[in-house]
Amino acid sequence: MTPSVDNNLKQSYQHLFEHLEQSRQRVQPSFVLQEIGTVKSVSAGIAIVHGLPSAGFEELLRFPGDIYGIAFNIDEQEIGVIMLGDYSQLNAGDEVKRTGRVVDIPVGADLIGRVIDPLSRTLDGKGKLTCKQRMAIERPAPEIMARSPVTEPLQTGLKVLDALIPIGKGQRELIMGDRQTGKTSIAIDAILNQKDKNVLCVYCAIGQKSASVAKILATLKHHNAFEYTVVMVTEGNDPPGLDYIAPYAATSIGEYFMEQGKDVLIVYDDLTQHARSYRELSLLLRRPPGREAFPGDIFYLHSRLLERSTHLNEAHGGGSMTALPIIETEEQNMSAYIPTNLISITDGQIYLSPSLFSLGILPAVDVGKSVSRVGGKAQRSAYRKVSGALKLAYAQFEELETFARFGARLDASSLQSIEHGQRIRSCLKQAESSPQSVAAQIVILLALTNGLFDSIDLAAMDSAQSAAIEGLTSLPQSIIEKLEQAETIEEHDKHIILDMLSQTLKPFTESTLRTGDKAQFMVEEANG
Ligand SMILES: Nc1ncnc2c1ncn2[C@@H]1O[C@H](COP(=O)(O)OP(=O)(O)OP(=O)(O)O)[C@@H](O)[C@H]1O
Repeated sequence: MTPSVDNNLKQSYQHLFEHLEQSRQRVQPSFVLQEIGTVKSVSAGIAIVHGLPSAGFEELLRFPGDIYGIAFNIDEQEIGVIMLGDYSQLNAGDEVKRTGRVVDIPVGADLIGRVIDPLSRTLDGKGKLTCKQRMAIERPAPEIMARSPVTEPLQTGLKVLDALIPIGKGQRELIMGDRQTGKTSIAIDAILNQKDKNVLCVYCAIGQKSASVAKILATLKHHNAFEYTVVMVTEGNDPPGLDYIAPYAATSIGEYFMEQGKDVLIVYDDLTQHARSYRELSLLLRRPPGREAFPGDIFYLHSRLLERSTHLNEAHGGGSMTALPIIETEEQNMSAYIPTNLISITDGQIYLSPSLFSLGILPAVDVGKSVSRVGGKAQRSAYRKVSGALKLAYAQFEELETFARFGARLDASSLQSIEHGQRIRSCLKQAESSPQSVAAQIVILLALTNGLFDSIDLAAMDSAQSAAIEGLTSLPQSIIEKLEQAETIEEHDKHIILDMLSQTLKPFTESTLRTGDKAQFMVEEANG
């Protein structure tokens, strides 16, 4: 080997050694202590894990294949984990790691118009979420001193609710009824009515059939409600753990907007399914069952959820979150365990009657069994003026109607009450997905309480109402604006409105039968 080649080789070796020495100095080896648990068993929605002694309550644990679970039962020997993903691929002996965090969800304006699941996976095929901020799904409810009384109405667009069972912003109003009585439709109508009203909506479907969810999404899309709505979905075939976290995750999304001073409407559809999923998980985790096999903390499950909906005071931004939880009753049993719990947690209930539904009186709201405990204070004065008389007349009518079914001959004033009641019922009927503006509602209610519909045939009531609403456009703009605000209507304006209504309704007025005769005829007809 020549001396020059030898030198070159020497230099190369020197470079290599220097480089290795620099690299060695850069690397500072240290030990990272990591707890690794092992799966002991996996059953329906639950995994039992060994060997994570420091895991905290409700900590998120990671399983192979990026499947997550919540540490729910912590004891010295093992952890009971609620699975949030497809656990069918897991085996006994698989590794489980801690994440050091609880379940959280991305929040931000990007969520508006999106359909996601509680783990923030998008279901609408519109790509990933780009929200930067994340919020834990379980958060403490706002403190008492941060809250304000309910003072603003939340218009649902349904006459029967806005006039008789008003809901205020920040209120929790339960919607309850048997299967297929129109519970979801009421909540969806309330969402549709928030268009251009500066209210953000969150619709949370818990363990629902995919076909029902698809129908709801199509309705929201058709009415452009996605412009201001976030939808969270868990379907019937999702693990019960996902059902369990869904309403909490949806509430965190609502809370994000509420804390920014916005008004939010959140619908939980439905909490019966939520309670059932929680019961399933609790029984699998061998927690002691109580009444109807629900675990002891079932009341706390829903109270800690619904306490998060409130009206914040100005110092906290003045935002609000109005909750419409839905609950399914069985055989019209309002006093079952979960319904009574929710009745006591919420500020009122809208009860939907299957018998009204079968008679085609829709929305099938049973006014006698429904109540709004705080919404009355927030109701606009134009509604308040008519609602008292309306409620009384309707209650009298329902009583007399039952009486009349037995074939009793009634006196003229009772027949008059029945006639009037039938007109009230007809006016409170409303088709699905057709919320009405405040002005339209007030005009109808004014005509009703002033007896202008009483001489119109029941069969012509729908056309008469449409004509009355069309007649609105002939009123002076200043009156229309006042009607939209639903503030007190002065006598002078009231005369103008009633004049317009009398003119518009004249063609529908029927004079062939005297009022009393007509009612008696109808009662007899109903009796067959
Ligand atoms: N105001 C209405 N006018 C006409 N149809 C209505 C009205 N409200 C509800 N419906 C119809 O009644 C049916 C049941 O309504 P909906 O799905 O809202 O009931 P639900 O009580 O939520 O049912 P489920 O128990 O399955 O959750 C639907 O077919 C719906 O289209």
